[in-house]
Amino acid sequence: MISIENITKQYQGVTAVKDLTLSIPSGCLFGFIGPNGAGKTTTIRILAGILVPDAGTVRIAGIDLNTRPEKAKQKIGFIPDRPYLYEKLTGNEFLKFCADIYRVRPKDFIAARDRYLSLFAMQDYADHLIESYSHGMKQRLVMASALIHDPEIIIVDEPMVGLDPAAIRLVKKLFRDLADKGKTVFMSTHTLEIAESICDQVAIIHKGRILTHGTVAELQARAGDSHDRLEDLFLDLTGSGEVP
Ligand SMILES: Nc1ncnc2c1ncn2[C@@H]1O[C@H](COP(=O)(O)OP(=O)(O)OP(=O)(O)O)[C@@H](O)[C@H]1O
Repeated sequence: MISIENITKQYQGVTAVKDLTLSIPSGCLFGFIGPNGAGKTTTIRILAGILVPDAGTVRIAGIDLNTRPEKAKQKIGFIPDRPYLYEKLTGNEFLKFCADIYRVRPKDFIAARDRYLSLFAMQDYADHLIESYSHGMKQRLVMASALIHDPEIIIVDEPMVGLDPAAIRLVKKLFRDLADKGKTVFMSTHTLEIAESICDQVAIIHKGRILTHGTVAELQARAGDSHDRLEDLFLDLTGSGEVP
């Protein structure tokens, strides 16, 4: 479970996130959507413990991220939009490095590594240097590394960017399966069709504030007959569909 209470973040006078409150239960695949500059990455970086909010509290599985950051981060698997990889390591070495940070036991590491290398069809490349990987392979390695310690909470920023259709299908199924196993998945996305097809709950953020939050069906019902697709509702609420 993720509990966000009244978080606010400013950058040099620009308010990126304003008094944001959300509660995401265990077993929920949560879609966080909003136009460019809405505050999605800022929120995600706060949830991952990379940015400290100016005000407000984040609890990860009941643990205060501010007062007990190490304990809270142990429960998080973070997949950033622009990951940093050590290109001179092999895929295997990078996974081991990440597992060691989280103090994963050797037996558990081998089982998780083999599971994710197989799931992401990377066995043949595991001993190659990361610098030789394609963009999609790097993305898949980052996902494997974020899941290697079997986190309770998965925080993902724009996971589908740059993936081919087969990989997108795989990742959609992976996140759905993780939520079905009781994990909490917090995912930002620009792809409304993905939010619509796999998310249990969706929130739309605009100018740092939550405009609406609920299941896709609830949002559509609230918005009335003309909004039979999430895209219509999104464009209407954020004003992005207006033709100047
Ligand atoms: N490091 C920073 N310094 C100054 N302003 C920033 C910084 N990071 C973000 N901002 C500003 O904060 C606001 C929210 O940005 P953020 O990156 O959180 O939005 P986003 O919803 O993730 O956008 P996108 O979909 O374009 O990635 C924007 O106005 C952005 O210009």
